[in-house]
Amino acid sequence: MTIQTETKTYLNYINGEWKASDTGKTSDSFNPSNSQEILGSFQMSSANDLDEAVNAAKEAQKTWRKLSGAARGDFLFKVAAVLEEKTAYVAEAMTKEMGKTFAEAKGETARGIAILRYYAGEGMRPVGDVIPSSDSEALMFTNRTPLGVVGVITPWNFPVAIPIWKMAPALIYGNAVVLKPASDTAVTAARVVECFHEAGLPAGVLNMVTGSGSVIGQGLAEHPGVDGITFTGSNAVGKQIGRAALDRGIKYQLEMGGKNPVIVADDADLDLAVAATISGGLKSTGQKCTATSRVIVQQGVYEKFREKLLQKVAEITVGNGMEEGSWMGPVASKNQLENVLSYIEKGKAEGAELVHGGNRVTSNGLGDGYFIEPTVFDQVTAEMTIAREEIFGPVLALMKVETLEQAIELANDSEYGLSASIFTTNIGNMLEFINDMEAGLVRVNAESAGVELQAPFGGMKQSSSHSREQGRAAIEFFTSIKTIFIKK
Ligand SMILES: NC(=O)C1=CN([C@@H]2O[C@H](COP(=O)(O)OP(=O)(O)OC[C@H]3O[C@@H](n4cnc5c(N)ncnc54)[C@H](OP(=O)(O)O)[C@@H]3O)[C@@H](O)[C@H]2O)C=CC1
Ligand SMILES: O=C(O)CCC(=O)C(=O)O
Repeated sequence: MTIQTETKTYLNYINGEWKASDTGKTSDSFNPSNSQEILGSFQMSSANDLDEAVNAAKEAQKTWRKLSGAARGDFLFKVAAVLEEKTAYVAEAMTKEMGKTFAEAKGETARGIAILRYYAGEGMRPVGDVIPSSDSEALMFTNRTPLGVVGVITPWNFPVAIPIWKMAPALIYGNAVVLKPASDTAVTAARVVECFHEAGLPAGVLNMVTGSGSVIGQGLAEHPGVDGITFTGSNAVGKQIGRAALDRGIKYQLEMGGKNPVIVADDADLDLAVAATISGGLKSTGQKCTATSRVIVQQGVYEKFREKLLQKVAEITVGNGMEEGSWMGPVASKNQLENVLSYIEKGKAEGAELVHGGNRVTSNGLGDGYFIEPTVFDQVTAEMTIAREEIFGPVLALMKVETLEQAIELANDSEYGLSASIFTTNIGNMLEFINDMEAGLVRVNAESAGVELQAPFGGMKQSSSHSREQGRAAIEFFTSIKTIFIKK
């Protein structure tokens, strides 16, 4: 029996108003902890709805860009205050739509608030350089100009932090935004946008249109009124968006997958390495682009590390993220469930040794949810599918090496290069890893996930389009440099 805990139908947000789509069609948002439970429904929009949003953004941007950075920052401070008040309301939607535990969802919401405040402050920080001109009577300097209308396409795995870390810099630098959130977390996105509305953001500066990726997402990338597009999600879709943006000659930014390694050296603090492998690999049920996936361990500590890891993994409690005792929630959707289970089957078929988990969890009333046991494979080799493809689920692959050089070579043997960690107490090992690791984030004695909002974030190789998000790096994408020369 389907339980409707809330019957609210969430609307698009266009030109400062909540509007139903002209299609008249909606889709339901289901709880992955109990697929019989519907959290709400959202608009399945059309190209007309998108046109309306882009036109509103275009018009609003003309005035928005003329405000001072401080004035735009004031709006972001207000949004942060509203989101802070609504933390439980937003975090509850997140847990009920994509499954991460309520504690993690509240943590992510707090991160969203901190990001808003960081970029609010950015409105007051210096911009540009004065460059000596070869003409002694001239003044030459650079300034930054916004792109115009920015399309923001976001995934379901960080449904608050990712939209905010794209929208907040877009807005502070004077752009208007059209957001297309992931369908799996459209209700959470609507609750975030409510905060911008309540904070009194001028009409049209931020718009949200929900609906299918192929209609609204692709439509946004191809829309003649959109001047830049920022995306986080799968590689396949990212590449399509990149191609559409390139065809139109607009700026694009893609953050995509990872196959992130952790190296455990012979001299590592094993308890620390075990705790970080579990946190980095299994928090959020492994559904982070920065999640630890390959665990590369030097042979001298392999057995000991494996034993300690398995002991701790066995203590993990799987359950509904709204319940206190749950350490790990479900995966986000039926698609995710099927995908992760199929990778587990491939791991077994290709000869990896399943040493923990590997099954769907249906006991203790979890049968209607998409729960999977935390899973550990041993004897994983470089050519196996589970060592090469992004699984995006609670699966760790243990790989044994003799030397640190072999460990780094294996860690680099991936088409991805997002995040990588090493656990070692030897400064030489640390430096070798920092120098030779092909990843946008290299972390020493710390888990592979958990980026800091004030630092650049992005990957090498197939993990990104080689730009960086967050911190001051965001200005590079969301603005263009203008070089100004003034002669008296
Ligand atoms: N790097 C990361 O952080 C993430 C990686 N992934 C990886 O991708 C896999 C699939 O996840 P999934 O949610 O399907 O990721 P997608 O890349 O399909 O979705 C990400 C966003 O793109 C939209 N989208 C989908 N198709 C198109 C399209 N043709 N044109 C433009 N936008 C589109 C989606 O909308 P809609 O939701 O309506 O389909 C969503 O808003 C995961 O298993 C994981 O491996 C997924 C999410 C985040
Ligand atoms: O590790 C993090 O905090 C961020 C992860 C992320 O950006 C992602 O999964 O898309």
